[in-house]
Formats: sequence, C-alpha cells, structure tokens
Amino acid sequence: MSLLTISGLQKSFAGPAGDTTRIIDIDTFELAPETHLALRGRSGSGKTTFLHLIAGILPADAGSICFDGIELSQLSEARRDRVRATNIGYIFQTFNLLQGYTALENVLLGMAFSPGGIDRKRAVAMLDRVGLSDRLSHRPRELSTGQQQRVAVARALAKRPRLVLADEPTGNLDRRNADNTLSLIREVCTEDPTALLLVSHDDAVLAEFPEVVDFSALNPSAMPTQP
Ligand SMILES: Nc1ncnc2c1ncn2[C@@H]1O[C@H](COP(=O)(O)OP(=O)(O)OP(=O)(O)O)[C@@H](O)[C@H]1O
Repeated sequence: MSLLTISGLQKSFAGPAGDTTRIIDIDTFELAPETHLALRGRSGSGKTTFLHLIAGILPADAGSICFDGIELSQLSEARRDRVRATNIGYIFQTFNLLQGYTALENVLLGMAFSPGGIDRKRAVAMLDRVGLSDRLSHRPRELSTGQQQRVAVARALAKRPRLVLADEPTGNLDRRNADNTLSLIREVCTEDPTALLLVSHDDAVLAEFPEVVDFSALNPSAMPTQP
C-alpha cells in the first residue's frame, strides 16, 4: 500500500509573454509509508513545483495525486490546506516562517492542526535538537539564514506528520550543521515513523539516502534553465 500515488500529473505555467510551458509531466510516482527517498535534479527542472503539487499548495492541470487514500485533485484549496496542515511537514526552500512570531511560536503554530495538537514540550525539544534552545524567543529577522532554516526543520518535524517534504533543507547550512540537520530529519522520520521525500543538489546529502531518483528521468519534459 502506498502513501502517495501519482499518475498522469501535469502542470504548466504561463510566461510573461503569455506563452505556456509544461513544467511537470509525470506518468507515475509512488511513495510507500515510512520510505525515505531523495530527488536530485537540475535547477529549474520543476522539483519545487512537484512538491507544491503533492502538498496541495498548487492545483494540478491534469492527473491524480492520491495521498493516504485522499484524491487531492477533487478537493477545494481550503480542503487541500487542511490535508497539508494535518498530515504534511513541509520544509520550504524559502522557509516561509511567520515573521511576527518567535521561533517557538512558529513551531507551535505548525502543530495547531496536527492530530496531536499543540505540544509545547515537544516544540521546545525539537528546537533544542536543531541547536536553537537559546533562540526560542527570537523572531525570524533576528535569526541568521541558517538558523531560520533550522526553525523551518523543527516546525515540519514537531507536528508528527505522515509525510515530510523537504526542499533543499540544508541549502543554507555549513557542512557540520547540514550533516547534523540531515541526520536529525532522518532520525525523527524513523522514530515516528514518517515518509520523507527530500530534494537536494548536495552529493553528501544524497549519499545518505537508500534511494535517490533522478528527477529528469521521472519528469522527462523538464526544461532545465541552468546546467
Ligand atoms: N508561478 C510560476 N509562474 C511561472 N513560472 C513558474 C512559476 N513557478 C515556477 N515556474 C517555472 O517553473 C520552472 C520550475 O521551477 P521550480 O521552482 O519548480 O524548479 P526547481 O527544480 O525547484 O529549481 P531549483 O532547483 O532552482 O530550486 C522554472 O522554470 C520556473 O521559472
């Protein structure tokens, strides 16, 4: 039984000149529960778009995305938001932290719709595990870029999701912090047990995964914009 089953998935975007480019054209993709899978791919090949479709942030033009028995393409945006808030821990490439809230509040708010609800002890423990126990009351703008990335990691993991989507989750970290953060993500996803779909360009990160899929093989219509 797979946690995520995708078929015939298509997504195009209109360019500034009104022309349309198909960014995603994926025949089939499956992710089993508790599986850890990494995606590698060129910049601009559509990896973030793919994660946004899975998370229900973007609607697909065609095809099916079945998450835990729920067909996302049949749902309104509000219902997709609820599925994501309840089941998916998303580590955004650009963090998406709420600027008016502290690091701890960002993690607590991330737990608000999860089945376990808000658990302050777990939120504090997760921020401690990403090395930010002395930054609980800092707002995002008072944190370094790497610290903001670690808050985003803590927020995604603290809620005990069924699936973690991680878009370059170590992209702004030095080697030591990148290694620690990756180990933490995989450790928490094993403890709880959670499926993990991670995008990375970093060979050291990819080497840690039992399975790495080349995104351009999965999505052959991808049009890389940069080597
Ligand atoms: N809202 C949008 N409107 C128009 N084009 C878009 C939009 N979002 C993404 N694109 C285009 O889709 C393509 C894929 O973008 P995406 O962010 O998914 O790539 P990526 O593989 O994640 O890249 P990177 O590795 O650099 O983060 C790019 O060419 C981008 O310009």
